Amino acid sequence: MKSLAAQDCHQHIIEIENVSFSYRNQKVLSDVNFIVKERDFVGIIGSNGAGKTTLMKLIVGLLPMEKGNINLFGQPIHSFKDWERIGYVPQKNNFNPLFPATVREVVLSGMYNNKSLFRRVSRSMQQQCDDALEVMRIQDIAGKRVGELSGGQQQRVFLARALVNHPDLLVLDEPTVGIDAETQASFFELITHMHAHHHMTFLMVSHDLDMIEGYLGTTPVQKNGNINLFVRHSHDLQNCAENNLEHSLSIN
Ligand SMILES: Nc1ncnc2c1ncn2[C@@H]1O[C@H](COP(=O)(O)OP(=O)(O)OP(=O)(O)O)[C@@H](O)[C@H]1O
Repeated sequence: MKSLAAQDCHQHIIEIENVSFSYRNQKVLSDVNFIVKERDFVGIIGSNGAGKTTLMKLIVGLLPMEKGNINLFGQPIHSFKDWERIGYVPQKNNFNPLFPATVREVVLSGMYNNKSLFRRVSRSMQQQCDDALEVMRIQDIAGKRVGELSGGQQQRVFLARALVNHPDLLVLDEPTVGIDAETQASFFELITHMHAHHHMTFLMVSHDLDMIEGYLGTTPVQKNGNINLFVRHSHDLQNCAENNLEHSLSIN
């Protein structure tokens, strides 16, 4: 049986300590601090140019650390290797309508890493891809070119790509920008449903204060410069004792 420490439902998934970042001479982030715990849903709201995307890019390793520390799943980011544990949906992916990749190819590309890049796509990878397509209800358009899809369908494709490795942490950067209100609402419903029913942690930048406040409450738990953090804690869904019991039942 796993030790209780390993089953603690309040494990720190992301630790941001005194993180600062500048582009050339422009300081964008200044001493940002916060912690995201296992199964938390953290919403980030901030004014344009506050540095939200920059912060997400630092967390997913797309920008080099300049000052401060980021730990992911308890490991310093510079030595972190388990990137498949993190799914990332970047801010609005604008596809040229002639972009040749199909939905299936884009979703499968979420599984490529240094090891698998030059290997054939295995049957289990195909199965994982099929599962992600099904979860996002886009199996019917698997053969279509992504450039031909609507904004809402494209966002589903990118979410499927982020989910294909069954990540423990999903980082979403304004996933609903540029799509209509109805699709935005159903997308948000899907995300919150996943939060309630799957063992995943969410970090989401959004411009939609109503949706964030509706799920995460009206009071930001923390302010870092112009970046406001709203949180629904894991223990609102499940306490540690229940979680440990569930784990011990499932891994015995
Ligand atoms: N690659 C870059 N090179 C130089 N400056 C950049 C770069 N990316 C972003 N910036 C600048 O850094 C600041 C923060 O940008 P960032 O995209 O992180 O903000 P944001 O909070 O996500 O904004 P928005 O809500 O408009 O998406 C902005 O002033 C932006 O112009």
